[in-house]
Amino acid sequence: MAAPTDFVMRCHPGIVGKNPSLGLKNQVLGVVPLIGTAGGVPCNGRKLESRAKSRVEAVAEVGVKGLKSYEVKVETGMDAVAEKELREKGFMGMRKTKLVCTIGPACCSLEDLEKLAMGGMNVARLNMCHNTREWHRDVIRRIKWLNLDKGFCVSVMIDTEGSQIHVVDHGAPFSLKAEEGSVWVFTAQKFEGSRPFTVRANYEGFSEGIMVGDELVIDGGMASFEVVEKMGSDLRCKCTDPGLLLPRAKLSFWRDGQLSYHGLPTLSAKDWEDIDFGVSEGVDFIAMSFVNDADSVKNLKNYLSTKSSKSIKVLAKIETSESLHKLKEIVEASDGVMVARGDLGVEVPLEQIPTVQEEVTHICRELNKPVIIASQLLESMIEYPTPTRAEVADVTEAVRQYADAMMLSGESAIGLHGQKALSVLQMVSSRMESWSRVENRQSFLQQGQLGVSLHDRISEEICNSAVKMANKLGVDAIFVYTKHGEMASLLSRNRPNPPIFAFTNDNCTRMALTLQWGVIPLLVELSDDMEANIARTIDLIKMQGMAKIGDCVLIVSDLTPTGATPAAFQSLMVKTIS
Ligand SMILES: Nc1ncnc2c1ncn2[C@@H]1O[C@H](COP(=O)(O)OP(=O)(O)O)[C@@H](O)[C@H]1O
Ligand SMILES: C=C(OP(=O)(O)O)C(=O)O
Ligand SMILES: [K+]
Ligand SMILES: [Mg+2]
Repeated sequence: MAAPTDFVMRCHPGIVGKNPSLGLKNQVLGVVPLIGTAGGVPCNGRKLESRAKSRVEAVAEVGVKGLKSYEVKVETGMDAVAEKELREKGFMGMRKTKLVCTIGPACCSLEDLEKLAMGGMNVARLNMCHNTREWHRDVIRRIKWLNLDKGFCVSVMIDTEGSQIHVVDHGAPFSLKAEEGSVWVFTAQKFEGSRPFTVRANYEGFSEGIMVGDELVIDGGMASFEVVEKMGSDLRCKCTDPGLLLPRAKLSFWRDGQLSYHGLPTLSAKDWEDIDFGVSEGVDFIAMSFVNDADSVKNLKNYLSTKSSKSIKVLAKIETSESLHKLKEIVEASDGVMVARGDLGVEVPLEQIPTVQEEVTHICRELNKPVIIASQLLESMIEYPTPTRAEVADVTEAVRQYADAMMLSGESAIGLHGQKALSVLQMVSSRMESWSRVENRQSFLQQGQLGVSLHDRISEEICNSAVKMANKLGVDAIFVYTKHGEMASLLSRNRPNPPIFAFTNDNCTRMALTLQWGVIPLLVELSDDMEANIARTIDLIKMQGMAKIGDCVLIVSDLTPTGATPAAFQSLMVKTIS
């Protein structure tokens, strides 16, 4: 992994390897900040934590005090939170729907991040629209540190700002009321002090092509104006539908029921800098805002491969009306999708959002790409300690649709009850998932074939059959051994009743699988000897008291011994733990 300059010490494998508590072979997990003094790292007795502590001491021993970060090597099995859940609830009680939390000022301390991780956060999202890169860097490093120190498996996603016309200054720190008939000037020019009824937009060309009589809609309907005069590039607008102007309110222009296209690029110069920042900090996902077509996604993916960061997954955010005409090709081009209902509601009528959500979720499942449902799931909890009944129904619906993940935005970033909001997602998803199983509402999608090559088609058929078998036999868990996560995701696509334990020796695969429905990724050493892999991993689970004699697991593998032909080594078997 590319490491930030200046502060990095690469821990020599020889030095780490000499420590007796470090296990067989160590995996590079990444660069994490050194917090506090080396000896003072808390350790609550978990094996992994004591290992991490030994590592920190090993680093200290070679005299790197004062450095802010170092590279750590560790082999880990299951993450601490999945392990706890398995102990408490058993295989079938494990939550399948993944949870994403937006990190903001209300939850960015080490303590708060730890609480979110303990509460089930699978992915931490950093919205690059807000705050400084230094702030984001600190948060990323805290998360990586917690993963190492506490044995969590929380992935990091950055979310690009993208180009969109929005308010940068309307003369007040909070919201302003626009009264019916009041006249406002919208401008892109900077001005000193405050001018009443004047709103500054972020983009100089915001009024290009706009004509007198066009409608200006604020935040998808918070307030509306009619353009009454063009004064150079400024617009004089009369409020026709009174409402609120928030500090970063989004502006959209309409004529004859059609949105006027502003032609801004999907990725701005700032976005490219943020992407480079994400690459250098070793993030796991980049969520791309305002994707309009597949080419922009392909472009970013190509860029990442030139930077040797192919393992960073690119998620396309569906939030423009244009993208809705090209859904399949966008989904196909990306590694996953976010239904970004916030901005989507600015560009399409609100009543269309539920059907768009269902359609996108369905396409993603068909094409086997993870999908996140985002925005306003528990909006009222930004202020209130309980959700509305309608919000609970919305969350339930996302789980019923078998979305891979649900996301908190302001609820965690600035809300008063972020942890509680996360526990609401947790409880509602567990309840709906178990209801779906008990009622046997499991519907097998009429899935089209994905693979083209014989090898891929065999993998796909093995996974389809494996899930049918697992459900019919009522096995406790599915174990899959996988290098790139392909088989794990093909199993997940069938939404099986038991959890999928995905054993991989590639940390990037492990971090990418955090977003996939029902998959618990584990980082382990894997050899060419499949029997040995199975024996070792069953022992690992058994030794930690997480499985007992008589538990039944269905085993799937796509590991190919070095130098062998792939297709010959795909396998499926059922094993009772003895
Ligand atoms: N890193 C951050 N720093 C400060 N505030 C943030 C940060 N991330 C999110 N927020 C706040 O949380 C709110 C909700 O987050 P989000 O939905 O991601 O952004 P937006 O409202 O811009 O779409 C934002 O409007 C912003 O006020
Ligand atoms: C998730 C979204 O994007 P952002 O919060 O970046 O506007 C959205 O619009 O719903
Ligand atoms: K964003
Ligand atoms: Mg958005």
